[in-house]
Amino acid sequence: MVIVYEEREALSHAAARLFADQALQRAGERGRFAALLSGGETPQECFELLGREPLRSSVPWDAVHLFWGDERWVPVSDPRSNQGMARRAFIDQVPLSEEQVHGIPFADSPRESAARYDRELRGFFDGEAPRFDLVFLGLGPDGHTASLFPGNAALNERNRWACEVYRSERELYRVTVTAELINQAALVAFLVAGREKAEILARVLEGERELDELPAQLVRPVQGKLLWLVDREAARLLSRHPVLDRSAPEKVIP
Ligand SMILES: O=C(O)[C@H](O)[C@@H](O)[C@H](O)[C@H](O)COP(=O)(O)O
Repeated sequence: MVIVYEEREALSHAAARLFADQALQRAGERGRFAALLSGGETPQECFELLGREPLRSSVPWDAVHLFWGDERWVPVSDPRSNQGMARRAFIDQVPLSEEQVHGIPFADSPRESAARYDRELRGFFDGEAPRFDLVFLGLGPDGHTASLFPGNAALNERNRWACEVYRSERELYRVTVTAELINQAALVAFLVAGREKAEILARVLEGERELDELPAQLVRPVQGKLLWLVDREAARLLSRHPVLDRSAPEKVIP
C-alpha cells in the first residue's frame, strides 16, 4: 500500500503517529514493542517528533525496545552513526533505559560487530522468529535499503540475521540485517521523500523485479504488512499510484 503525502512534514507526522500507535497496541497486547529503525536523513524529523509533545507522552516507553536495521561501522559518537542520530533526535529525550536500546556494536571488526548484533537479536527473540512489530526503512537512490546494496554479498546471506557489508575502499564498512529478517516483521514502513527519489521509487514499485539490482524489492513481509509512506515529490513519476489529491491530507492507495 502506497500513501502519498502532500508535504514531507505530513509524512514525518504520519510515521511518528504510526510508531506511537503500534507501540500502544503491542504494549497492550503483550507488554512489549520492538522496532527496527532506519538511518539516513529521511526519518530524522519523524524521530524528533517522538521526542517532543504531544507524541512523547503518548508512547508507552517502558515497553519499547529499539534496534537498527543497519549501521555504519563507526562509534556511536561519530556523526555518521545511525544510532547517534536517533539518540540526538529522540532517545535522549525519552525515558528509555540502556537495556531497551540495542545498538549495533562498534567492535574490533565489522564481522565481529555483526556477530555480536546477531547474538543480541537471537537473545532478544529467545529462540522465536525475529518478528519486529515495526520496521522503518529508507530507499537509497541506487535501490538499496538498510545496508543491502545492489550486487552485495549481504543479499545472499541465508544463515545470519546480521552481517558485515564491504563495498569498496572508499566506502565505510557497514553492518546490516538481512532481508529475511526484515520480512519476518508484522509491519514494514518505507519512508521516502524528495524529488531525487522519484525515479528509483517508480523503478522499485512499478518496474521489473530486479532483486539484485534493486534490493528494496526483496522486502516482502511473509505475513506482515508493507507500507510505503511517500511525499508528493517522490511520488511524481508513479503511474499506477495517482499523486495526492490536494484536498486530502493523505490518500491511501491499496
Ligand atoms: O544507513 C543508512 O544510510 C540507511 O539506513 C539507508 O538505508 C537509508 O535509509 C537510505 O540510504 C536512504 O537515506 P536518506 O533517507 O538519507 O535518503
